[in-house]
Parts: sequence; C-alpha cells; structure tokens
Amino acid sequence: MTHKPGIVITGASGRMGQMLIKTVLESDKATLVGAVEREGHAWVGRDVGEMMGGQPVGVTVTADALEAFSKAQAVIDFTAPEATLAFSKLAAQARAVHVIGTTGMTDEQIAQLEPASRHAVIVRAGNMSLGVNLLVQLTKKVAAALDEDFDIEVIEAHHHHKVDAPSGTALMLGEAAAEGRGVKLADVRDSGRDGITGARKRGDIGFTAIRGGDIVGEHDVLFAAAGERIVLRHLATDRGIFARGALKAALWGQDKGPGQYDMVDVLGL
Ligand SMILES: NC(=O)C1=CN([C@@H]2O[C@H](COP(=O)(O)OP(=O)(O)OC[C@H]3O[C@@H](n4cnc5c(N)ncnc54)[C@H](OP(=O)(O)O)[C@@H]3O)[C@@H](O)[C@H]2O)C=CC1
Ligand SMILES: O=C(O)C1=N[C@H](C(=O)O)C[C@H](O)C1
Repeated sequence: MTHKPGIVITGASGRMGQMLIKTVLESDKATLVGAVEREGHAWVGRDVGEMMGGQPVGVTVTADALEAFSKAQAVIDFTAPEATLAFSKLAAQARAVHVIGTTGMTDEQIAQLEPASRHAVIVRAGNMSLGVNLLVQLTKKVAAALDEDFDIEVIEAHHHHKVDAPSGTALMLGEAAAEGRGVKLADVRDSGRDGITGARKRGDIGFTAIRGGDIVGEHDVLFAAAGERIVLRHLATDRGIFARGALKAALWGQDKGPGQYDMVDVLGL
C-alpha cells in the first residue's frame, strides 16, 4: 500500500477551511490528520466533521499548530497574512510542505517567508485554480503582443466578506500583464480611482474591485483600444476549484527540495 500524505488544514472553520477539509476527506491520495483554529475558538476540542454539520471524522480541532504540523506531511493554509507568517515558521520547524492560499500579504510579509523556505517547501499562489493560472499565461502573451494603444484594466468581483483588494488573483493578472509589457507593475499600477482623477495615464494598468453578495470570484482582463476591445475572463462558481488545486500542490511538494514555488510550477504551465 502506498503512503498517503497527512494533511493539516488551518483556519478550519473558514469558507476555504471547510472546503479544504471536505476535499481532503474525499481524496484517496491524502489523509486528514489535523484541523487548526485559534485559541478560544468554539470549534477547538471538538470533532471537525461534527462542527461542519456531519458525522465525526476522528480529527479534533486544535489550537496547538506545531503539535498538529509535526504529525503531518503538508499544511494547507488559507487564513490571514499574520497567521500565515506564524504558520510558515511552524511548518518549516515540522518540515511540512506549506501550501499558502492566503492573499493580501504585503511585499514585506512575503519577504518574511524566505527563512522558512530554506528549510521546507512553500507553494504560494493568490489563486490555486487551473483556469486562473492558465489565464495568467494568456494575459502575459496578449500583453506582449499589444502596445500601449491598448489600455489594460483588471476588474474583479467577490463576495461581501472579502477583506483585501485588489484580490490576489487580480494582482497576479496585473503582474502578468506588466511582465508581458516589459514593465514593473509598481511603476504603472492605478488602483482606487475616486474623485477628479485626471485622464487615464497611457501605459497604466488599472484595477477595479467589486464586492457583493456571495460571488465566489470573477476576473476580467480588459485590453481596450480605439475601435476594439479584448476581454479575457475567468468565472469561479465553486470554491472546490481552489481546494483541489491546493491539495494537488500539497502532494506535488512531497518530493521537492526546500524553496518557494507557485501553481505554475505545480501545474507545469
Ligand atoms: N489562493 C486561492 O486560490 C484562494 C485564496 N483565498 C484566500 O484565503 C483566505 C481565506 O479566505 P476565506 O476562507 O474566504 O476566509 P474566512 O474568513 O472564511 O476564513 C479565514 C479563516 O482563517 C482564520 N484566521 C484568520 N486570522 C487568523 C489568525 N490571525 N490566526 C489564526 N486563524 C486565523 C479564521 O479564524 P477566525 O474565524 O477565528 O477569525 C478563519 O477560520 C483569504 O486570504 C482569501 O483571499 C480564498 C479562496 C481561494
Ligand atoms: O477571498 C476569496 O474568496 C478569494 N480570494 C482569492 C483572491 O484574492 O484572488 C482567490 C479567489 O478569487 C477567491
């Protein structure tokens, strides 16, 4: 019998946490060995299957992340930037693959992952779906083929609970467009227009964030010129696409050396 990697899910009660637990429990390639929530959370000490409204699964939610990680081969983490930074140190200590889906991390926070990645595999992506990662590649190609007569705008829409903007995916798409054009996103980024903004600056890459209802995640990359427009679009209708991508990353990372990777590496795009 082949060994099935043991997986711990952090932020177990969250929208993605619950989807990840369901995905791991349904998989025949991995085993759920832990579920983490913060100290004082109502789920701590209870069976995670029961907390999700189903049958017991024999995994008790814990606030002791290091203890949980040390029994696992991978940690899948869709939480918040400060939590992810703390988990990266603990996952490295446990030599577990750390799959990071958390978005909204600053450049400084991303840089702080480096010490952990010297000891363990980190796979981080603002979007773990196959479709979006393909869209990123397409965006780079289209941006490289067009000149600045085409204004580039990234438009994203998400549910009203989302706390960060632009979304991690929008930033991945913006980075890809900038790379295609041979510029740095930081030099051309235009987000949060409001008031008398002045005319659009040629070459800028604009971002618009829509928040409402239960939208899972929608992303358009618009290339607008005089007389024509191209729109590249991805619509997510089920969080399962992110969870399946994250589990694939956790399994992929099992035989890799320490370092930082993304979904382009995992999917071989
Ligand atoms: N890369 C990708 O493919 C995707 C990324 N995401 C990203 O995943 C993240 C989570 O999204 P979502 O599940 O919708 O969010 P939720 O708010 O539903 O869940 C977040 C979970 O993380 C926990 N958490 C938050 N802060 C801390 C902390 N400081 N310490 C410990 N636990 C903490 C929360 O616990 P508590 O309830 O106690 O606060 C909660 O269980 C976001 O950054 C989102 O953008 C989402 C979908 C896809
Ligand atoms: O918060 C979410 O829900 C999502 N976050 C990710 C992002 O910021 O791009 C991925 C997905 O769009 C859902």
